[in-house]
Amino acid sequence: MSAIETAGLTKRYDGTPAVSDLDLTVHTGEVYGFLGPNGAGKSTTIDMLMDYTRPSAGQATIFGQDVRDDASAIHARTGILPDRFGVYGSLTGREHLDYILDANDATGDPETILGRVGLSDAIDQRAGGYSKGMQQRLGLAMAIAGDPDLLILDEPFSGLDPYGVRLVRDVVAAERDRGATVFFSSHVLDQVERICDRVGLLADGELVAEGTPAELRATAGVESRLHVDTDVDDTALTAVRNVDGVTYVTRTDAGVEIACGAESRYHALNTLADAGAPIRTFNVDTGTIEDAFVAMADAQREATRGRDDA
Ligand SMILES: Nc1ncnc2c1ncn2[C@@H]1O[C@H](COP(=O)(O)OP(=O)(O)OP(=O)(O)O)[C@@H](O)[C@H]1O
Repeated sequence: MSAIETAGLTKRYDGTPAVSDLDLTVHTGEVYGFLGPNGAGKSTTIDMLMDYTRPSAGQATIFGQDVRDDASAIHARTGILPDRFGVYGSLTGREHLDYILDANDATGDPETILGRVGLSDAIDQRAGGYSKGMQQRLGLAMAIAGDPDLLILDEPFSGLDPYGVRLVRDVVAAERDRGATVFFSSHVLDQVERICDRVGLLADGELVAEGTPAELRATAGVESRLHVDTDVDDTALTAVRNVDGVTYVTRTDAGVEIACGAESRYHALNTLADAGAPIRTFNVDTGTIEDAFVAMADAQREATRGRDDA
């Protein structure tokens, strides 16, 4: 059974679509990154999944249960870090954990849970005095309290320094290893690439691509660059330019840079060697998911503009 399934999920505000006809499947046990630029509709989707707002059309299920009809049963299995998470300023970190464990009728040790998000030293301080990053980490601690089956995290990396980012990443990995499903929204692409099994890219309320980070790079036509430490003459340069799948070749200080897909890489290297270029070392610079993200979001904006103009 899927952890999350949506069919035609749509939300319109005053007739303007915030989320359009969203068909999404998140498999049980995976880490799914829900990406999109500002205003793409990520929080609106999460709000519909959590029944904080009602869809204009379509439906969604979590672990097979309808998000509207079975909201409380779903909430009992789900840890949520909401958008704009706010602390109770007068309560300590420990008291936040006591509260959430009690509210969810769950068991857990506040000290252990807060230790996982790096808040051991601040456990008995009032959360109103926490920095923004500490408050965010407290929100994450509340989400994981009680070992929920599903974590829904809205922008878990926002406001975090590199130390906080690392902690969140480690927590997400540990939760997945425990068997939880993790669904999180983000535009911190570097993190997404590192921890997601699959990624969905939302732009203007529409899911424009879905797949593993590698698949997304390929779909967007993001090429890898092959940097070869060698000596090339014009013959070798011409030979490698003629290799199928090679789109661009240029000389560099160390030798040559070649743009091509993964499937052409070894053919390009062999061609250089056959043309007498000594291959001393080489490295591959794969296009980032950020490149894919920007390319697809731009394409979607163009498509939306085209529809609006028509
Ligand atoms: N309550 C509301 N009333 C009217 N419009 C809304 C409301 N909530 C969201 N929207 C609009 O819906 C669209 C999607 O917003 P949403 O907050 O879901 O995007 P997001 O992807 O989460 O963005 P961000 O990354 O900036 O948080 C935006 O155009 C936003 O202005």
